[in-house]
Amino acid sequence: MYIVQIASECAPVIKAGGLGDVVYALSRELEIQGNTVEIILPMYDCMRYDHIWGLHDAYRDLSVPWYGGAVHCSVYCGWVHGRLCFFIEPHSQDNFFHRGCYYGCDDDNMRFAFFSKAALEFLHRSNKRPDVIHCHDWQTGLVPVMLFEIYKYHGMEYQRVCYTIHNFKHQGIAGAEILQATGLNQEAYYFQYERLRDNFNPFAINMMKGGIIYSNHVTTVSPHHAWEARFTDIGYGLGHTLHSFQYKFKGVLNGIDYDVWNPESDRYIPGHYSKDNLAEKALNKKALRARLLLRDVDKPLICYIGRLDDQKGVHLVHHAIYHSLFKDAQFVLLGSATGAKINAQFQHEKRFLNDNSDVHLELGFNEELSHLIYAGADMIVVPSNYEPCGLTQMIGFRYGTVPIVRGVGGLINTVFDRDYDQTKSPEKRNGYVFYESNYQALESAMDRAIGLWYDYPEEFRKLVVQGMEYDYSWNIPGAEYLDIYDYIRHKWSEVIAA
Ligand SMILES: Nc1ncnc2c1ncn2[C@@H]1O[C@H](COP(=O)(O)OP(=O)(O)O[C@H]2O[C@H](CO)[C@@H](O)[C@H](O)[C@H]2O)[C@@H](O)[C@H]1O
Repeated sequence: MYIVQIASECAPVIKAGGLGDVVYALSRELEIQGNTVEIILPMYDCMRYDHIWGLHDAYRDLSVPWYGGAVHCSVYCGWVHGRLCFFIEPHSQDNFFHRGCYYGCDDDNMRFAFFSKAALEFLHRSNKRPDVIHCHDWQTGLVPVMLFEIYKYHGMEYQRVCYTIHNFKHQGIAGAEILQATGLNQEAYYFQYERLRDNFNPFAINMMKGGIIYSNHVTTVSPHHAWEARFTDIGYGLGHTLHSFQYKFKGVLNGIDYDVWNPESDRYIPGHYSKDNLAEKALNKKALRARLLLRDVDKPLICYIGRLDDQKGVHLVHHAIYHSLFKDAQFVLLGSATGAKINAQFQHEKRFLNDNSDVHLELGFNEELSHLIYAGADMIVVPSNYEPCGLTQMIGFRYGTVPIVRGVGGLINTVFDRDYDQTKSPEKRNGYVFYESNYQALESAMDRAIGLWYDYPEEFRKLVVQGMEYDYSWNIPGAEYLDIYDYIRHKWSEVIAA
């Protein structure tokens, strides 16, 4: 099968969070399972060019219709750790992707509406006719809309779309100008409730809603989150839409790339180990402490790795730092704040804790350091308010780092409490789970984990191994996506918005 992924991130060349991991790793798995995959991305000025091999011109004069005129683009092509990627660079005064950041600009809606249009125009002009286009999150929600409403009439009537939602919070809610810019026009038509009109703001269109309605199949990134999105406020207003289209919506649990995240061969860690021989994990703990100037003492080391965003339960992340110190554990945080307020709060905390040799806060994005932390820590906390899937607990399992998580979204599908889980036998349990979003709940889970580490080290080691025995690779989810692609190619020929 020939699959094209259209996305705003692909690790490690463009990675702000988990979306980048998924786009890369799913593509790799689909190729391993015998398919051809290409990835279309924006050409950001700040992406990691050192991860692209053989970058060259692929299509010089791509003219993308825009606001009744056209924007001239160049398309480059190169390999990102074996994946064939196309990068679209527009040449216009808007400088859409020359902003020194991936997201966070006032005109993000316009930037990614343009990218979606340019990606389709590129497929159309270069005569690429994938069997399936797989697009991701609000940034590419207009891809199926434009495919069905415009490009279908230009020789792209056989392409099918799978649309994956990684985060319902950001939906691309925009004004009518997006319709004019992209050439969709016809305000009265698109502002119908059955089409793009936002479910709560009658004067806005919602790109994610468009993605849901016009795609042949919609997924989110874990079965439990699929349920939450439909039946709780975690759908951020799209619950009714998902409910109406439930026959084409499901949750597919993400995996992680077992090649990138492999403690037996990871080039960013000094000690290589496996579940059968854990000895060298201690070397990584030592190296991590040395690198971050922490005391080398007999204490458990707890970490947090992730975006610092309301989604991630920052008040609990903050509390976890102080509770670890109180319980005689060390703490390492690696986080990039998505807002100025949270950034200022953690900068303050970092200064306050600067002289404490049991804690280190690293604010910013650092892929290499993240590997050493996963390998060196004993436990990882994931106290999210909501978590569509969560990759950090899965990477934790892979590196023998026991997760302490809040029981929401994909965390429920992957972490099974050592003491209380009713669904798994004791030898299949792998971490600690708490449910309420308050300090007491977090503390009770952390206390159980830290207590086991101190009082029953052999039991703790068993728990580590039980986590490492789980298979959270892309093997199974990759096959599940192939089933979906197969289904929409062969058994499904109409888009519902027809
Ligand atoms: N400061 C930093 N330095 C280095 N590396 C960092 C980092 N901050 C985060 N990372 C890395 O980025 C990834 C984050 O994974 P998450 O599951 O937390 O994704 P995120 O919430 O961004 O995305 C959304 O999409 C993913 C994928 O579908 C879902 O799992 C998730 O629930 C959903 O919120 C991990 O690989 C982590 O190691």
